[in-house]
Amino acid sequence: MDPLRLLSRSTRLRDGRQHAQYTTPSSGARVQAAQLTPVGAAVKTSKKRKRGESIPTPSDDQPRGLDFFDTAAKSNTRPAVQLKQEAVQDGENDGSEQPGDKAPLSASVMPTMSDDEARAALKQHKLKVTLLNPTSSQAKQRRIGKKSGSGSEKSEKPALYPHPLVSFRDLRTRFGISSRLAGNLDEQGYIVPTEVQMGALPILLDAPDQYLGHSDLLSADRVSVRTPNLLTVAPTGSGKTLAFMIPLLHRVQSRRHQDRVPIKAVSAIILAPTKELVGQITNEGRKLAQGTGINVTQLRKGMRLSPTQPSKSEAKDPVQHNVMAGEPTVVKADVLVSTPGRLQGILSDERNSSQDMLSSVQEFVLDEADVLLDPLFREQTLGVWQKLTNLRLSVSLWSATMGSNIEELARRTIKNWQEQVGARNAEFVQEAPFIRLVVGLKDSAVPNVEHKLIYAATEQGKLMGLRQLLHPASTPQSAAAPLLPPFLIFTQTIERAVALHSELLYDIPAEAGGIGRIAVLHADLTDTARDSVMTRFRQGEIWVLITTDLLSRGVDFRGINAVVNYDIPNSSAAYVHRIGRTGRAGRAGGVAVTLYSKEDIPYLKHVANVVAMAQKQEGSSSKEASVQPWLLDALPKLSKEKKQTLKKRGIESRTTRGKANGPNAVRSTRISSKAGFVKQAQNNRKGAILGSQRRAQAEALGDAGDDSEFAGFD
Ligand SMILES: Nc1ncnc2c1ncn2[C@@H]1O[C@H](COP(=O)(O)OP(=O)(O)OP(=O)(O)O)[C@@H](O)[C@H]1O
Repeated sequence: MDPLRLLSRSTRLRDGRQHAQYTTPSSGARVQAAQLTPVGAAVKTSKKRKRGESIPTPSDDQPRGLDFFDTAAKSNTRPAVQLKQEAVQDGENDGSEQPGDKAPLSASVMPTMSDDEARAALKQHKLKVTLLNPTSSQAKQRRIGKKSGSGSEKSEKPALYPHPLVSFRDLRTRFGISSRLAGNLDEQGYIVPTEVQMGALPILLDAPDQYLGHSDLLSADRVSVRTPNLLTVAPTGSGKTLAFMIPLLHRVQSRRHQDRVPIKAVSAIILAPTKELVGQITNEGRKLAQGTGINVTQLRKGMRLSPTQPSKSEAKDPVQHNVMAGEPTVVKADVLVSTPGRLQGILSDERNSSQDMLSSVQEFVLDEADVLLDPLFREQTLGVWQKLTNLRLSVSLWSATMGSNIEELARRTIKNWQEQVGARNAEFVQEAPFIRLVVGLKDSAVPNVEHKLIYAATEQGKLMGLRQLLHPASTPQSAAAPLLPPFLIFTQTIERAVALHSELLYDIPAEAGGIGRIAVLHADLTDTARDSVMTRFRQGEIWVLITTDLLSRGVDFRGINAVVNYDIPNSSAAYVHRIGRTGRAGRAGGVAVTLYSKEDIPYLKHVANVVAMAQKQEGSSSKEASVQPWLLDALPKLSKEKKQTLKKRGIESRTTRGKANGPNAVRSTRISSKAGFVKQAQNNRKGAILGSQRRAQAEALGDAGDDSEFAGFD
């Protein structure tokens, strides 16, 4: 098997080989993912199930690794979800029916689940659903229901129990998604929903009274036609993209059919923090939307939303604009995917006309929402949000980590938005439910990754440690046992990524592909160069990719075997996301190595805490654990201010500002394996050459007289 083929996101899951790779996090398989021998037959066969054969429950049918917590495997019991109905036959359809039409009952029988079973299923899969904006009467009812003394803010937020989705086939029967959309899902090889999909899809697709199900929550003011706003926190690689993409496409398609006129305006917007992630989401959307007529577009440089008015810069200098950039492309998109900066830039440029273009937007998705609402992107994200004026707008926020401050900011923004839009419109704007879905343990690392913290003492030691990881000659028993490519290496800054790249450039022997196997990706590269590196990495040409936090979020390379933190991440959330590039979709065998030097020790605790938590979740014995309790106790606790500075700037001595503070910092943070005296000799030689060039130049100009100004030593 060529493990590198798995890198391609477009690799189909259908042939079952990927499914065979999903092993349980609790299986204890501590081999590199690429070493796993695929076992078992394809999960999906083209054979139709016979009438009378029972529909498989998630535990029968589900590739094990998709259960990120795998409680079923641990307890060896059948899950509580027992579907009561008979087989659901594939509703073969010519695509003539409309989205929203349920599949005919003769062809498929809707599986049902009692409320108790739904609760048990949610519990089993560690899905916690909470209503974040209960009406005052609901909150009061909850308080009365609680014992006195427990009436804290938290307990006022009622838990909800939507009926989870146990098979993608139910999407047709239960929610009436179009046969084309269902067919595309099937074509991609998606059969069993992951936990986040199980929980989020019913919330976003069901009628609100279904998930606000129990009577104490169903009051007249809550029964709303509006889709809820949803905040989802689910592990990295757990399939959040599909969880927001399916309902989004379904609703866009339904609206198109209902209106019976082709909508030329944008219908939904997805924001993500990096160009790479935007490209990936667009790609996923397009694959799912194939044949539905829905246009999913990535917003690029030189595009504009409105066809009429010229932008400010064009109006100023139309001739130059046309010569330099040609006519800007007018976006014809139903679903627009963009970074907040790019969209906000266009919106402020086309101030008047863009307003109309966005008036039909009813879905606003923030992927990696905690970053999008972080000060770095906040202004741009909120700027876009404020431009959306459709009364039926529903917002969904997704990430593997979500601070309580971000949740609060989202809650306030939604409330303010509703008030503002309500004030502008004579029509009554009904407050939509704001629901939080948490999958598993909030803000924790995926449990199926092996974590290693390796002490390397100095910068030189780190480089040596990394070389040990690169070269198969090192002893497999050591902590720094070699890693199987492909893998990612994260550094704190672009400068350090570039330096590390040039240091390692010749480390891969020519017979193995040489310098072409190692590459660097950062924000200072051109868009074309970034695209090219991404493609080559996905195709398996590049084995080792050195990068900054640019790639730490959302990007899905399917076969990554390891992640190396050459520099310690700035926060525990950054650690969770970086190492989440491996162990995706429940894949076992991923390794996360963090190299730390003396300088990193004061900042290690946040990483050690996440690792300790992941190990606890996974149930490692203290002998196996890479973070021992004594280490946790010994590491210094970071003050709040230091935490904030670290989050903002990273370790100061590695930044340009830190280096300006003194030559010592420069020396101790330089990424180079050359000895000091070699570097000095090289510098002297460089200086001498430069000096002689200058002298020669001055002589040639004939102005090398004694009265020339002193220009300092070379
Ligand atoms: N139901 C499913 N069955 C099998 N594979 C799935 C399923 N859903 C998603 N995947 C696969 O899981 C991988 C991770 O999905 P995705 O990128 O959506 O994760 P994510 O939760 O957004 O991760 P991150 O938090 O890192 O952004 C993808 O390769 C995707 O194809």
